[in-house]
Amino acid sequence: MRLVVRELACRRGARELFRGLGFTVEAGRALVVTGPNGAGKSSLLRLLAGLAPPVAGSIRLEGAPESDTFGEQVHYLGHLDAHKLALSAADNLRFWRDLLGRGPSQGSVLGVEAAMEEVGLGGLGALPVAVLSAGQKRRLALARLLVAERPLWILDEPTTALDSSAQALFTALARAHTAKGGLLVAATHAPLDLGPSESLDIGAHAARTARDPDGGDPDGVDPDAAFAGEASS
Ligand SMILES: Nc1ncnc2c1ncn2[C@@H]1O[C@H](COP(=O)(O)OP(=O)(O)OP(=O)(O)O)[C@@H](O)[C@H]1O
Repeated sequence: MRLVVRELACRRGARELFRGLGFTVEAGRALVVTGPNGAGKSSLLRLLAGLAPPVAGSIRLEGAPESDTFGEQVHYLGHLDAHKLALSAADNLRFWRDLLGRGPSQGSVLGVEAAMEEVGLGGLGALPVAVLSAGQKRRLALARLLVAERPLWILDEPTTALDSSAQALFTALARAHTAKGGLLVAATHAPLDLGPSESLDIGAHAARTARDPDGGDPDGVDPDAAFAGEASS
């Protein structure tokens, strides 16, 4: 399976954020999206998650089962955790499991209690989410990734509000996901060591295409030229 993005363009309001954006994320690898505030990282992730249509270009998940829609292949965690504050932590997770899961036959998913233990929230399941700390809410959002199996994780600043142990936990979860053939795209301002990965500086890409009004990256042929570099481990 691989995520293939070609000639993607995005406009928010009157402003074009980027165009001519192309990259590929192979199974077992991560793409780390960086760039200054307002560069368009969240906007790109929303396009990849199918939450907004691109102005131009294509987004394909090659090799995915034809029986599943694109949306059924994706876990998306945005800036906001989208918890129901009045419900308990465990009930929130049950909601997401029921919404995102595809039945009891899923291979490596955890149950609600086990997922909460995994993210360090063991014993807090009965608490309303409203009383959880910011970091605990983020941990609960990460637990969503564990209760339903989806090959493509799209994560917007996943380590926001996480302490150092939770950041390490996130890194381990992300690496385990790619190690078993999953794909991951994460926007971040913090360094993330996600194992086999590429990086994309979306601000630099926009600057290049602004200098070259005919569009595309400087060499004009390599759709993967948006990658700012590669760090494998
Ligand atoms: N609904 C909207 N209408 C108009 N402009 C928008 C809308 N949503 C976002 N924008 C603008 O699009 C630009 C890109 O926003 P985006 O959230 O994608 O940036 P970002 O790179 O994720 O930034 P940050 O690092 O601050 O999270 C910003 O200038 C923002 O103000």
